[in-house]
Amino acid sequence: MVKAVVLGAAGGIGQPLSLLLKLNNTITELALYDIVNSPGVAADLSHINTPAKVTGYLPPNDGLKIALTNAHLIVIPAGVPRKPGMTRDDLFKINAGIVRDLATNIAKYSPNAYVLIISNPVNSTVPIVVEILKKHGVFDAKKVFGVTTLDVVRASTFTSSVSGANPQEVRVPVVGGHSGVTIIPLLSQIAPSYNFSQEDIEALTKRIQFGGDEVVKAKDGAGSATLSMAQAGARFASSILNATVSGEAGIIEPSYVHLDADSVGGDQVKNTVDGLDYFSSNVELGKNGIEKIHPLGDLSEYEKKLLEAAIPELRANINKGVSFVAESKL
Ligand SMILES: NC(=O)c1ccc[n+]([C@@H]2O[C@H](COP(=O)([O-])OP(=O)(O)OC[C@H]3O[C@@H](n4cnc5c(N)ncnc54)[C@H](O)[C@@H]3O)[C@@H](O)[C@H]2O)c1
Ligand SMILES: O=C(O)C[C@H](O)C(=O)O
Repeated sequence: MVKAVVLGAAGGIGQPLSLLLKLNNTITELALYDIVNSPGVAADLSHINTPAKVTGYLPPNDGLKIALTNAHLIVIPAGVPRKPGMTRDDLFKINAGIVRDLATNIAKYSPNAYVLIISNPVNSTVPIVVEILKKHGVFDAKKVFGVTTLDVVRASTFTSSVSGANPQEVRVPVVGGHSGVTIIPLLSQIAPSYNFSQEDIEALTKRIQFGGDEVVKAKDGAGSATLSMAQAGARFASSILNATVSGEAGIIEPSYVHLDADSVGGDQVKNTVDGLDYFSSNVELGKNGIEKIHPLGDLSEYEKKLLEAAIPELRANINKGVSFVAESKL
């Protein structure tokens, strides 16, 4: 049995993400949880003729507990999205508590699951989940992931519009965090390799760092990226399933993870990022989750400056998440 759970399944991301997960034949059970409308979404998706049995849950009658029990993989897009003029950090006030409470239930009812966090601000919500799992004594650094795949997807698309490459074949490591200047595209490491002019590098970097704002502005108050995020989230979930269920070796995806897993190479990245406990880097997946956190590799002078600018903001975002849990009455 391979059970996948979506927390926040009735939302702008949750619905298309649940659809894409329903189309993933590795999943045999898909549990959809939200505080509203999840039974309707589940009934709708359940008519699709793929293997996953779909169930929907609301808070009453132990809905969250039942949804989470025996989960292999949990994806969390629960929480409010940005409106024009807001930063992701502005979402902390509401989303931190939502993510903390969901993580508490994960610790109780599905402590062995792979947890994929989409809810913003990712730079802080991932530390919140980790701190909660630690408090319950069930934290496994190989199993908790901040989903930054949308930055990687955008990097492939935006660079291809300049290079003329096929965007589906382009890979750009995007490291750091998931907000503005903490998003660091390593264009010097693009594959297949391409020599962008410095002017193009600066314009592309800015566009990748602030790609989310383009969508927030275009949606004009109706939220942020949902469809591209659903695709990115389903791609990352599928990579986790291919590695942990199907046993495929050598899958590498950037993800925002805890770096203290010395056994998986986190220390090497930690040393290059001034001791931060969390950072997104190329993560190699294996049958138990993170197999190895790859070092950042050679950075150009420009990328070194981007890294320098990202570190203080990331540190503040991480500390905010950690303090929030420390100060929460649990
Ligand atoms: N990581 C990324 O790259 C990325 C990309 C896009 C959006 N996001 C973030 O994802 C989050 C969701 O965005 P959206 O557009 O789907 O928002 P949305 O408002 O459309 O959907 C959020 C859903 O969460 C549900 N929800 C709220 N509290 C809940 C709780 N306690 N338990 C379960 N469900 C709960 C709501 O009912 C709603 O259905 C936002 O925080 C947004 O910033 C992250
Ligand atoms: O921009 C946002 O607030 C949503 C998301 O983080 C994104 O990058 O699209």
